[in-house]
Amino acid sequence: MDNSTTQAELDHPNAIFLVIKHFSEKYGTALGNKLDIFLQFATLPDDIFLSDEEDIHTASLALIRLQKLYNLSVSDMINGDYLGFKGPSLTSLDAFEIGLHALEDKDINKSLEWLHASLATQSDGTYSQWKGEEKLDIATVKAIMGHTYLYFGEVEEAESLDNETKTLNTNHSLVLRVKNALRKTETEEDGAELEESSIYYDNYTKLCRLQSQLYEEPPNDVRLVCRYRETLLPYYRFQEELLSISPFVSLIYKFTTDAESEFFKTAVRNKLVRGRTFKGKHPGVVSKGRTGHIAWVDNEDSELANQVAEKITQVTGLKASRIDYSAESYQVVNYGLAGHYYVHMDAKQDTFERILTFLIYLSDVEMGGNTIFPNVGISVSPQKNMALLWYNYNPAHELDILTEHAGCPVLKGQKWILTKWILPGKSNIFRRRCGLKPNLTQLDIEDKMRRKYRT
Ligand SMILES: O=C(O)CCC(=O)C(=O)O
Ligand SMILES: [Fe+2]
Repeated sequence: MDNSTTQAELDHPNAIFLVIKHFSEKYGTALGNKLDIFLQFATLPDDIFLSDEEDIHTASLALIRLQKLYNLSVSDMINGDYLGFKGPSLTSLDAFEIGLHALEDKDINKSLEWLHASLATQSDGTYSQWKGEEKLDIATVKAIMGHTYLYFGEVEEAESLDNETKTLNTNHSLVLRVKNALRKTETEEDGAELEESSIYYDNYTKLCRLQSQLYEEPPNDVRLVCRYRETLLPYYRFQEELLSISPFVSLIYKFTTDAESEFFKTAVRNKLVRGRTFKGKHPGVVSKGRTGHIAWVDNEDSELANQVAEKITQVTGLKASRIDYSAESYQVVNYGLAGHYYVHMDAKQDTFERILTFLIYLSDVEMGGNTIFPNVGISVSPQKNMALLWYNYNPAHELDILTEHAGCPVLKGQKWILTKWILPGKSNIFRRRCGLKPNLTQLDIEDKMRRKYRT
């Protein structure tokens, strides 16, 4: 890749895949700081961040995630056409490699699609050298496909490939690798992606594909309006879009300034590590269901960080500091190639912890990357400096399972978010009114509190 490559091209999923592939071939999967050195020479936009932990396996699976979610055809992807977002094309060897990684991930359908496409796009009957190992040829690719069909119980398909090649028993190292991968049993994983056959998957993909639309259907509740949200200070107010009454979900436009948003991205540049999901007492695991890179920032780290926490307090009436346990530190997340966070809840059933999620978008995302609430039919397209907030519990302190949400895979551009989780702490529990009547919503409580501010 030379310096004349345009920024748009470097932003493209294929370009990112090719950079990662290039570096994992040269330096193995532990890239160390080699990628950083490369990036100093390449004219990458400031916002693009490639992690040194990203490897060819995750990059291959990332492309497949985009393929499934946005319903892309393999041939369009090979030609570098992602819903009209054009970039570098892939070779038949790249397609083979993606198919191989899909196979190791037990994604048999997608694997066969890529392996077939690989065969269809190679022209002269030979593949180039396979990473210094044995030579890769058409017969080996067909043998791999044959074993895959056999695993799948498609004996006829396997036999027809074998009749063509008589190579099903080849000892090529890649065939052995595939046989091994197919033999391995699945390990259970927290936050794993849903089965594509699941009834929830359709709803998920539909919401993720919505571009810059807030609702699946126009709201029929007259309370869902755009309004001014008053704060603890007189005349200090924000434009707020109410997206759902119960659970309470709303958007606040222009919540942060550019300087505030940029501060958080710069502050974490050398601190980002691969996000993990936690299950019970087990240590965090790197999960396919969550692929962002995260870092933490404290209010005390900078005047700007403190200022934003103050604003959160102004808007919510709740304290937002780690010192008095009224909030967690800020979490900054950068989603890389096809980065996403699969459907989950921020709070738990048996404890009363993250009362409110206050999420701030630190970047626009050109395509994909929506935050969606599958149970409520909300899909929010990220907009720099905009905040999205919701209460995870109802006023009776019961976990609201309708707050399940997800961050959709990013198709174009970089997605940065900043999250402040508000906790009961020592004082928030008393700041927030309970409301004496049953069936009150968080909106009712908010309105009660706001009336109090005015008096
Ligand atoms: O990235 C998003 O849009 C959602 C992130 C999220 O749900 C989380 O970090 O808990
Ligand atoms: Fe979340």
